[in-house]
Amino acid sequence: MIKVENLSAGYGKLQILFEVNASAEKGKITTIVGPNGSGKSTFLKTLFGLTTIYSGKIYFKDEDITNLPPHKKTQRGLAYLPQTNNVFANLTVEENLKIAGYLLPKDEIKDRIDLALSVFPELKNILKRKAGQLSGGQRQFLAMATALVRKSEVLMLDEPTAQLSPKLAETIFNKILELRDDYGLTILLVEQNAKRALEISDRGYMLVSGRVAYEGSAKGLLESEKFKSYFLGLIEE
Ligand SMILES: Nc1ncnc2c1ncn2[C@@H]1O[C@H](COP(=O)(O)OP(=O)(O)OP(=O)(O)O)[C@@H](O)[C@H]1O
Repeated sequence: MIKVENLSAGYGKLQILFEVNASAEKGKITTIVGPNGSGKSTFLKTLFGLTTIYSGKIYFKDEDITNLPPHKKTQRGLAYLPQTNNVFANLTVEENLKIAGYLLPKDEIKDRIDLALSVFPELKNILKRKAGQLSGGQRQFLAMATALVRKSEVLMLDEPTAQLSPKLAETIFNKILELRDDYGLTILLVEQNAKRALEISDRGYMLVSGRVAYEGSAKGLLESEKFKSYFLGLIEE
């Protein structure tokens, strides 16, 4: 679904990613773990077109999308959900959902919103509330719901459980599983909560200093010496 070849990218002249090769299969959860500052968020931003790409290619469904701007990637079905600013704070929950559907035929928007609300029933009672007033968990639900309304095929989630209680984090992980299993979404996940994220994932990558240090099944990564060292804080950037 997404394939990255020899990707080198960064911010202006500051190179962060070095010759990264990676892929995300359709309908699977691919998780990227690694120490702070290793380039995980930069990787997602690069896929979405928010960094400087020096060399390498990004393919989506076998098409070269390396140089497409973010709005074109959105139109093609990629959704990037950053940790913050992932919804329009000044608009209500309902308005956020409607705007997400603006490219769809009118009669389809309502169906998509109904579907999104069936996956995120937590939003039903707060449709008139401004998104800026939502709790962290509610905002995350809304961001994921807008991707569902938009019919995104790929969800790139940057630390969706950051600053949430363990119970809410678990709810988010279950929603991610539901989006994969019931809606066939392809998920790319960056998580601090590495162990739990890999437990629900199909494939895993470890980035260290902007390079792929491990690639394999999520289970394989969980059981690897590299992961154990990382988990114990032995691998630093
Ligand atoms: N907008 C930016 N401009 C310049 N440098 C940046 C920018 N954003 C991030 N960086 C730098 O890029 C490097 C990688 O950051 P990134 O956020 O991708 O790492 P990460 O693995 O996601 O880390 P964390 O787990 O702490 O979120 C860091 O050294 C960071 O300071």
